[in-house]
Amino acid sequence: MKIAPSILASDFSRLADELKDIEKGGADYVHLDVMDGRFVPNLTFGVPVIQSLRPCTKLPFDVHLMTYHPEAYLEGLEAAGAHMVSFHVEAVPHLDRMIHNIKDRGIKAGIALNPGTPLASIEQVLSLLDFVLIMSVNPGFGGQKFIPYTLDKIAALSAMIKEKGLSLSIEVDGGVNRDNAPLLKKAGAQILVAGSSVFGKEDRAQAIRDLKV
Ligand SMILES: O=C(CO)[C@@H](O)[C@H](O)COP(=O)(O)O
Ligand SMILES: [Fe+2]
Repeated sequence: MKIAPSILASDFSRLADELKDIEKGGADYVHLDVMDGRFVPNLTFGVPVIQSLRPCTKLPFDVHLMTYHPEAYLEGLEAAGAHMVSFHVEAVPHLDRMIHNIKDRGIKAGIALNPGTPLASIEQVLSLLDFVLIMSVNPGFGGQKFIPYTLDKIAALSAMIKEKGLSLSIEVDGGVNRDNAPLLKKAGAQILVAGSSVFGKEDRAQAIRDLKV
């Protein structure tokens, strides 16, 4: 299991130190939640902050775009050395074009799905994707409660991927903790995003170990 701590739950006044702490603690990626205050009812940070964080850690950047017009961020994210970028299927009418736009820049492409959005919305483009991000809370805020029915969705996606003979990864985001991590693994998740369950703990290394089921 790979762990991607979300800096949304970190101390924004000490971002460089927070990144060093999770790198030392065994994180696999840094999850960066970009919110535009329109697609979701919250506003976080954009490309300039992500670019300024790049020299602070060796960890690969996993950028989750909760925005309309996510294509507008790609040039800056490419310059910031983003490793993987996900955008929301609910925000983009041209999935095929957007996936190629990401991959042509040498960035791994993922689509994020809100809890209520069916898997059928991405079935046609599944073979083009490097990963799918299943939201297990409604996007916009950290610290929310995990929505249990998303476990079935993860299992169904995992079966769909196998049936099609594909090898993309399943990432899960929202309310992930040490209690549901084993269930998420069993359902087929390979990357767990964790905000409060890592940054909310004093000992980040232990928190990351607890999630590495
Ligand atoms: O994308 C989002 C929220 O919209 C997440 O990445 C959160 O930042 C996860 O935080 P926790 O639910 O783990 O506290
Ligand atoms: Fe996220």
